Amino acid sequence: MNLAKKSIQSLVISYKYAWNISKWSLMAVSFSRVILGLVPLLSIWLLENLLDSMATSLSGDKVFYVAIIIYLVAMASVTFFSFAFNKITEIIKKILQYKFDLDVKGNLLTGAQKVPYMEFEDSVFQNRFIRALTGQKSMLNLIDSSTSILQALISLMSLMWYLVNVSYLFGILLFILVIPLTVLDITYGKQRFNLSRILVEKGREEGYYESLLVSRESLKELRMNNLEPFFVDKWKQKFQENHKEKIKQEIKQTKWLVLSNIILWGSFIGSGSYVLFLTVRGQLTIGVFTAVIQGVQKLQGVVPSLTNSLARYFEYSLHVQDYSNFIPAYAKENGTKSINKVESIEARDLSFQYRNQTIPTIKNINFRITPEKKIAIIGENGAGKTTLVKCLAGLYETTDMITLNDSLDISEVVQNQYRARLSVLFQDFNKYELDAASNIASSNIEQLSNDEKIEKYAKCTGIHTYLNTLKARYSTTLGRLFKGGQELSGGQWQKVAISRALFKEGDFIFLDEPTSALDPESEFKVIKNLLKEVQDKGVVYITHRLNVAMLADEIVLMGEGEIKERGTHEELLNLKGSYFELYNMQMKQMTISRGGAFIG
Ligand SMILES: Nc1ncnc2c1ncn2[C@@H]1O[C@H](COP(=O)(O)OP(=O)(O)OP(=O)(O)O)[C@@H](O)[C@H]1O
Repeated sequence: MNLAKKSIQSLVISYKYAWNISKWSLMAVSFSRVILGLVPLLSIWLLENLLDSMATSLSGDKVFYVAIIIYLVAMASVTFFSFAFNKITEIIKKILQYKFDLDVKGNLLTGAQKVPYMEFEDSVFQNRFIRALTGQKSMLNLIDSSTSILQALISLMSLMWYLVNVSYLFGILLFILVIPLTVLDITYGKQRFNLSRILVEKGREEGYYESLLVSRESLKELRMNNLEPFFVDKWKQKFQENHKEKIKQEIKQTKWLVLSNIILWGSFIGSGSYVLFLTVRGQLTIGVFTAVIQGVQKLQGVVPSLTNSLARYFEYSLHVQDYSNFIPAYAKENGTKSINKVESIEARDLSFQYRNQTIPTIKNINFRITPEKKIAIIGENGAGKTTLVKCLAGLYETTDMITLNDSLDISEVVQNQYRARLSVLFQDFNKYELDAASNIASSNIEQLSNDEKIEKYAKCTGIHTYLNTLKARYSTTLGRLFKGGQELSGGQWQKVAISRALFKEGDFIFLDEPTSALDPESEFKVIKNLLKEVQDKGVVYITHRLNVAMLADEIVLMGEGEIKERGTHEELLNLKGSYFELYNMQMKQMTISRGGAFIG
């Protein structure tokens, strides 16, 4: 599709949006632009009449006081009203901008909920997302540039009408001015757009280094390893790369702008000499002479403003395309089949490969979970345990490989409903800088004020005892970001997160290394309590500690993306395979570290 067609499409999208958001603001901006477009003609016409009245008064016996005063007042009024119109337009634009940001950005963020989670792990998607967020601003900019074009066109046409009435040669002048400037500005507009696309990625890298240097989570490790200078250098390098490109382009653009201004300068000298010649020959009055000089001067401002607005118009229309294509390109249709209770989840020959990987991360997984069944997944780092849980939780695309309730394919069901029936705790769970009660209840916000239930699950993980000692108990803000916040230890945060997963009371519970930060005794107690508490639910938990895995009905040992061994603790020991070796190794370590005691 060519640029002009694309730009019209973008313009229609933007105007429709603006019309729905605030039609009065849109009409007010357009109206004031039309009025402002007529100001240059009105000014030079008033000037011509003022000077001619003066000249007639000076050369004759009668002084036209009334006419002179009217023209003077009218000129001052034009200046005042154009100032007022400009200011009012600016305010209306600010109001529109606020409404746009709220509505359009809100729609983008809401639309992003339809984008599969998998896309958010992709850097190409991340770049496009950021570009779409800036594209959202471009909608109003596009409207602004289109109304500026309207204003400049009205000024240009009306001034030209006046000048061509004086001499048709001014028509040729216009042609010489407008064509090269328009081509130059549009070319640079396109280049600016392309550069902005490239800079988004570099900007993200720059932002990443900056965030490492300012976030308290990352700073402590940086400081301990004296890494701050290293990352400051990396940030500087990206910052410079980013800004050098921008400056290079500015310089290139300025060179052409200087050239175009030389053309403008030449045109002014040429037309000035020409009207002087006509005036000396008595063909023009002093009023017309001055008005023409003023008119050409105004034209010199109007032409670049028109060509610049045209270039911006095309540039913004490309950004709007980026924005408006973004959600449709990534959004996925939700399933339509209702699921109000999950009774079984079954993986059949489940394989999954990340986009940037060359081989599947998990393969040929056959796995069935039903309520009441407790499964522990163990295995070396990178074996694919987390990936398996994410697939079962519906975060990755696994059409035809996972069946729910023995009859529904996972892709067919309404995703929100499925997710609502699962309680999931990830390794990198969120630590909300909210009060303790909200931290626990945020898995089911409808029950945010169910204090009894909050306390029940806090007791289950043992965090209740600690929260009870705090001054404001469950109302204490956790974390250190806000004033009065109470920071927790890693293990305490984990207990809060487990309480949150339990609070949801989903049909199935997935826990990815839920107790990795707890001391062995607490870990054993928490998992034992948890399994007792959720006897009627299906539970899958990932762990590296075998005494905790042993609490499950079935232990699944994963390696290289596959299930290597599975069964009860005794069955696996009898196999005398990898589990047997792992068990003996951990037993030996525990015996040494705990003087022979084994918790369990
Ligand atoms: N988002 C991702 N994109 C690409 N590859 C990924 C992604 N997440 C994980 N992987 C890769 O998939 C493999 C399995 O990772 P996974 O997190 O499932 O392992 P795990 O068994 O849970 O490991 P651990 O015990 O260390 O948590 C790893 O090689 C990892 O690099």
